[in-house]
Amino acid sequence: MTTQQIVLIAVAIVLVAAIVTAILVIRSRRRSEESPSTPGAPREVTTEVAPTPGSSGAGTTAAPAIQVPESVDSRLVRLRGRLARSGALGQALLAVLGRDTLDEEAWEELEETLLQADLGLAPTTELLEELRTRLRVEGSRDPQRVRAILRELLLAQVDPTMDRSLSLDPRPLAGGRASDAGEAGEAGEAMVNVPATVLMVGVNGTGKTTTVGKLARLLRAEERTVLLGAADTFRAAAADQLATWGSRVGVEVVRSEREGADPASVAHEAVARGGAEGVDVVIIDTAGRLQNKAGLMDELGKIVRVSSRRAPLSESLLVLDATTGQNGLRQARVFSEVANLTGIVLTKLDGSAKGGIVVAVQKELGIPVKLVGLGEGADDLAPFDPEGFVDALLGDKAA
Ligand SMILES: Nc1nc2c(ncn2[C@@H]2O[C@H](COP(=O)(O)OP(=O)(O)OP(=O)(O)O)[C@@H](O)[C@H]2O)c(=O)[nH]1
Repeated sequence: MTTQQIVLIAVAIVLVAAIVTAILVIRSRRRSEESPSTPGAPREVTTEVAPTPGSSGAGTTAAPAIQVPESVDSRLVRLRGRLARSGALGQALLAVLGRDTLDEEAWEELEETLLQADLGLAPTTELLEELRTRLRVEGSRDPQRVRAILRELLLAQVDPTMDRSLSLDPRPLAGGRASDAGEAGEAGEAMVNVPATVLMVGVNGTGKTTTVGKLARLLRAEERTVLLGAADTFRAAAADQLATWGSRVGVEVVRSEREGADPASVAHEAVARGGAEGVDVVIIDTAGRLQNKAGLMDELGKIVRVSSRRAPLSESLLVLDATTGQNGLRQARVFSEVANLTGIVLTKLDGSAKGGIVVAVQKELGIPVKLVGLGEGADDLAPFDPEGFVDALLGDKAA
């Protein structure tokens, strides 16, 4: 055997040994990976996502449970109690009217009480004139009778004849067919409907986003399908806030990933997607804006135009904070010029002694209060009920 052959055999032996060793190492590694960990022994790999509060299983972020919103009837009964502070108005009026003599000083006191409750000067004067006449004609100061007259006059001011229903039926596409508006379908197909579209407008902090969330719940309680549009693109938190509201009742939100994006394009996208998905109602939240900022009001005008391109808006609701009093009226006037308002949502009426603003704002704009916010709770929004409201103003025990 030559030296060369001996070297070759040695190299071959080393190679075979190396290959066998490698195979043994790999096998033993695989076995140790495949073997289940001993019960009770610490695991090498922990779950990547920590369970979030409220989630059910370890390692997964559970979707929030879908809640069942409170029915309209039930919330009306529950929320009447929230108007209790408004009852101070009725009690103050009835206390003066219960005096033996009603001199000029007494009538001035009545006037002041009504003005302090934000009823407004013209409605106050009108109501007191009628009250004087009625008391003189009837010639009776029986407390039950006086209360009944006052109730009648206050109710007339609140105006129970106004249509306060929300217009939420699907709208026919303006002058065209599905294909005209880029909807799914071919030319010549039957007309399609556009979802009812509700726009929420108002100055900063009045409760627009909260009201959009509460309204979505109210509509879900009536088993309507809803899509939300986060056209408040200045504040990313507003879209997150909406997403939270929506997720609780299984409602999706159309939003822009870019802060400061064009809110009109978000509104357009929401209406288009609502149409394509066949939802019943699209609700669009807008950023709070001051009525004296021309640029922002122009931007609102564009949102209105874009949202009503396929069909006029079903509802354009001004969200007013009941506690801001007469100042709210000035805002209301300008918004009504830009946004073709169809109704008012009066928020924060819970605990407010300024219930007269309902009358003042309706007279100012000639449009009805349709919804009232009576607390920060998810179901603390109710359709406005004039009779229940006046009973609450008078401190009616049943209210
Ligand atoms: N007490 C009470 N608080 C309310 C009511 N509605 C809204 N709020 C509160 O008002 C505050 C402002 O509400 P938002 O919904 O953020 O107001 P917004 O109008 O969307 O605010 P911007 O987007 O900044 O203009 C929040 O703390 C709400 O909980 C209500 O009816 N009663």
